This record gives sequence, C-alpha cells and structure tokens, in this order.
Amino acid sequence: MIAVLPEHIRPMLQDRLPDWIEPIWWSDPDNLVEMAPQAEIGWFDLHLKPPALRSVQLARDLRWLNTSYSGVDWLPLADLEARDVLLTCGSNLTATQVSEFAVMSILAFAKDYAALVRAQDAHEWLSVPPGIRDLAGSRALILGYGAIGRAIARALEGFGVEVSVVRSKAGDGAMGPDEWQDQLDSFDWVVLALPGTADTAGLLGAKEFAAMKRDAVLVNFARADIVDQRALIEALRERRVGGAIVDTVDPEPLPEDHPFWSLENAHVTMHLSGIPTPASQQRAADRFLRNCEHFRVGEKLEAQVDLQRGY
Ligand SMILES: NC(=O)c1ccc[n+]([C@@H]2O[C@H](COP(=O)([O-])OP(=O)(O)OC[C@H]3O[C@@H](n4cnc5c(N)ncnc54)[C@H](O)[C@@H]3O)[C@@H](O)[C@H]2O)c1
Ligand SMILES: O=C(O)[C@H](O)CO
Repeated sequence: MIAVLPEHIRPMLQDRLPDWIEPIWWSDPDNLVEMAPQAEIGWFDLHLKPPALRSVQLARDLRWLNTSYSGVDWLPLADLEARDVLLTCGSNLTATQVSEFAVMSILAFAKDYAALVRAQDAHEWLSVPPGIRDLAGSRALILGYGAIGRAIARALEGFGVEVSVVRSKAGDGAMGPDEWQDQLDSFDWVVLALPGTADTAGLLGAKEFAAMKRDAVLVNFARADIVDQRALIEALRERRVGGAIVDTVDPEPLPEDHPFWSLENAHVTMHLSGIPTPASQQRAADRFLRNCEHFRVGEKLEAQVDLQRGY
C-alpha cells in the first residue's frame, strides 16, 4: 500500500515500516501536491498552507490521513468523512511543550519579565520588582481539559494556583460547557485549551470580557477564532481586562501594524508553542508505526479524530 510520508520523519521511520507499506517521501509543499494522487496512506503536515488542502483534494485514493498537529480545524473534515478517510492527529504529542510555554508566559506576565530584560539591556538596576502578581493563591479557569488542559493544570497547581476546569461533559470535578460563564468574575487567569470547532467559535467576546475581573488575563494556546479578536483588542485598549497572552492569533503571521504588537498588556508568543521538537517527532513516528498495525487489522487508530465532532 502506498504511503506518502514526510522526508523529515524518514530517519525515524525508514527501517521500521512494515513491509506492506511502500513509502514515497515528500519534502516540500509542491512535491506533496505532486505525490498526493498516489497516496492511500498520507502524512501531510502543512498547517494552514494551501498545498495541504490541495493535496487532500487530489488524494482521491486516500484511506488514512495522518497529521502531527493536534488541531484539525484547518482540514476539510466533512469532505474526509464523505470520502470515508480516517484521520489521526497529534493530540498529546506536544502537550507538555505547549503547557511549558503557557506557564512560562503566565509567570512572565505575573513578574513582568519583559521589563527585567529591558532593564538589563539598559544596564539599569531596578530597586522594585516590575511585576507584583503571585501565582500562589490565584485562580485559573481552564477551558478544555484534554492533553494540553491537563498538562497546564498540573503545572499551575504546582505553583499553588487553584484550578477549575471545563470539558465537553461535566463530571469528575470538571464543569460542562454551559457551567462556567456566570463564574467568570472569580478567576485571575482564563486559559483556553479547546479545539477549534463550530461549538467553540466566538466562545469569548465582549460579554465574557466584561464579566471577567478587570485584572484577569486571557491565555489562548488553542485557536484564535475561539476569541472574538476585535472585542479582545477593544477590551485590552480600554483595560477592561488585565491582559492577554496569545499564542494563536488571526491572522497568522500578524501584519506589521497589528495592535497586538504594540498593546502593552498583550503578550504574543507567535504560535511557537506547538512546533514539533525532535522528541515530539519521535513520538509522532512511534505512534504512526503503532497505528499502521491498528490500520492493517481494521482497529480504531490512536488519536483518531471524530470527524463530526472535530477533535
Ligand atoms: N498553540 C499551539 O501550538 C497548539 C498546539 C497543540 C494544540 N493546540 C490547540 O489546542 C487544542 C486542544 O488540544 P488537546 O491536544 O488538549 O486536545 P484534546 O482533544 O486532548 O482535548 C480537548 C478538550 O476540549 C474539550 N472540549 C471540546 N469542546 C468543548 C466545549 N465546547 N466546551 C468545553 N470543553 C470542550 C474536550 O472535552 C477535551 O477535554 C487543539 O485542538 C488545538 O487547536 C494548539
Ligand atoms: O494544533 C497544533 O498542533 C498546533 O497549533 C500547530 O498548528
């Protein structure tokens, strides 16, 4: 069976692929578009890049599509479902690194680490700390309690933060999707770790920012369109919220004159938190090989996306 696979994963896969797989290695977007029509199994990693979508469209023999990305909102899910294509994603492959980025940014915001760096650059000895927030004793609401939400919760709890969580079904101490809105005024950090789906689009807008504590910080390591970007910019300008840490923004990359660059209370982390590292790529390769065995015998695949639900 022909599998069109990424060249950069080749060293981790090559000698371990089962003999029923005939690999074809792609290395750049044009190359992928060219090879896609042959793919029965495809591993396409080109988040938000037009050639990825073109390749999915051209791969008419595709039976299983794999991606290292956790969020699959950029893929034509209804089309894949209509074509009976199985989709596996990168859920849990980068959760620890995303959570490290999230907690780093929260700490940097709390202590105003950027001001320390600026002071050092200016050879200026500060006599008072620029940031006076403590994590210990603060309260965080984490929306989305999957791989990333859980990793962020564990890390924040380690700093003494009191964490409340929301997932798609209430239970085991987690709130359900409609139970958090009227409690927004009790959190210092509102952290998004949700998938981008029809249900989560525009989940936070002017109404939610008005309900948050005036010094609360929105932390978005999920998807930009979960947040009404315009309303967030307005809330930041008018200081109706304390700040925002945004890993994902719309558009990406941000244009030169975008307000997020210059708003003092906005911290931009440039969607870098989930960029694959050698360790996460190794995990991706190992999972792909396990999934080859599941696929061969018709078993459910690891990290298989529910195409109707969208994650
Ligand atoms: N910033 C980055 O670089 C980066 C990296 C990886 C993932 N992500 C984003 O983070 C998302 C979450 O990743 P994950 O691996 O933790 O996913 P996951 O599938 O493990 O967890 C998703 C969680 O969201 C919950 N959820 C879904 N819809 C909900 C709703 N309407 N209300 C409340 N909870 C809901 C689910 O119950 C689950 O707990 C991804 O879909 C992706 O969009 C971003
Ligand atoms: O979903 C993911 O894995 C990251 O956001 C990269 O797109």
